[in-house]
Amino acid sequence: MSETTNEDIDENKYEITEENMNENNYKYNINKDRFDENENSYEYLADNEGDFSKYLLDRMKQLEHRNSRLNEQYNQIESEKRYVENQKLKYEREVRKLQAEIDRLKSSPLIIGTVMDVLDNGKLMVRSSTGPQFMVSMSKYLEDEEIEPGTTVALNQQTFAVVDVVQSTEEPMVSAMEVIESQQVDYDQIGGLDEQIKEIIESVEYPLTKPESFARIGISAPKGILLAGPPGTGKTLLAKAVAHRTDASFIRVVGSELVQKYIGEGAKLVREVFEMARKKAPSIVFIDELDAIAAKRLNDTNGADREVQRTLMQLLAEMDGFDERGDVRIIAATNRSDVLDPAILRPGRFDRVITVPMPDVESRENILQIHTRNMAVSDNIDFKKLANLTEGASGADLSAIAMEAGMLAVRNDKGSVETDDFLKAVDKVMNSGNESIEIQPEGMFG
Ligand SMILES: Nc1ncnc2c1ncn2[C@@H]1O[C@H](COP(=O)(O)OP(=O)(O)OP(=O)(O)O)[C@@H](O)[C@H]1O
Repeated sequence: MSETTNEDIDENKYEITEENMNENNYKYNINKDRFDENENSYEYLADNEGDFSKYLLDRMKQLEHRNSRLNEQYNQIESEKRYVENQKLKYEREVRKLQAEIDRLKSSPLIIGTVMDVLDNGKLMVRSSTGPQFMVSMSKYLEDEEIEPGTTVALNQQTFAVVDVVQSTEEPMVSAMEVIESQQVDYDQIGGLDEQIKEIIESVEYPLTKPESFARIGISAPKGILLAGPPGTGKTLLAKAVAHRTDASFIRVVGSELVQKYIGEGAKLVREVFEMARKKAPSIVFIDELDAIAAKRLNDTNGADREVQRTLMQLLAEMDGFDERGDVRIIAATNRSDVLDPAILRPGRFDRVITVPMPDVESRENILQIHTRNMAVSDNIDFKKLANLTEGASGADLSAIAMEAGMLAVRNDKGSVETDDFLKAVDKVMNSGNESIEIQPEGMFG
């Protein structure tokens, strides 16, 4: 602030010099013989007091004005300072974040593995996603309770020590099997499959919950249950619900993943799935897309077919060596029961086939009601008529319709889901992929 401001220039005119006093029209009387070098002014004489007080008042006003201007400037600079300090903190944070990101990118990748066993000496047996099994130690920053057979973990590339736990996801992206300790699905969340539920209770639930009854009567429960039916009809739901009822661990593997994603590993994975099932018993092994590993054998077998066959042989071997009265149950699902190798359906293997059909009109109504149970739905929705409009829809489609109708209501900020939301949702889901056919609400709903 070394520049001369207007204020400074103005201020000069108040210095008590002859020139200034003249210019400001003050009457003055000064002793021209007494010039004070320090004050840069002549001594003034007492008879000019009136004018001089006026001059002082002006001068005071001027200084007050200047003072308030300087105060304003001070406040402004203070707030600029605070802003700059904030900016500095923000950029420092940003730098730290980028530094951490650089460190992360520079660090070597971790290997994904699955814990096979927790040993008494505190070490772990893990199978890395690249194949081999290792006995390793784990980071002391991990809680013991987090680690158990089946947990997906991240391994250090050099030492293979367990450094992190990978949270399991609904669809297994990093592990071949999905292990869920306790299921939340119950039979009342399954619409229109009463007969199938009854069968599954008899063939899977009772052998797990009342094994003594089977022993007393001297019969053995079916070893494997095959749920056959079109996609999205509730096969997985049935398996999950029975796992919930029996408090069994639910171990899910997907046939196509066994042979496509883990090439060369299929047979070994099957062995490990059953190993895990025994360890976690009571448990239910659910093999989805069984047809991917158990289709009829073709004559000319290429490498991929041989891989599928090895996987299937291992599955059959596991089933054959299985105790029927044990507390591990196997449920498989397929959309293509017509292509299955008959060997898989022989007694002692998947010898009980439960057909899961597409829902009829009554079931569709039931399923829609189940999926809207926890939604705020307007009172006048006619589910029967909605069921009539959804001929050919699977349970998964009906669930999508309920979800879509809910989304529409949210999008339009409504208090509850109304008939027109359902109609639009039906239209969208039923015609997805086709040209949209407008469904007229008139006459459909009263
Ligand atoms: N009968 C049903 N009752 C209630 N909901 C159902 C029913 N069938 C399917 N659904 C809904 O559709 C979703 C998918 O169903 P599910 O995974 O059980 O089908 P799936 O028969 O196993 O299909 P896929 O053969 O494609 O694996 C379920 O999560 C559920 O929301």
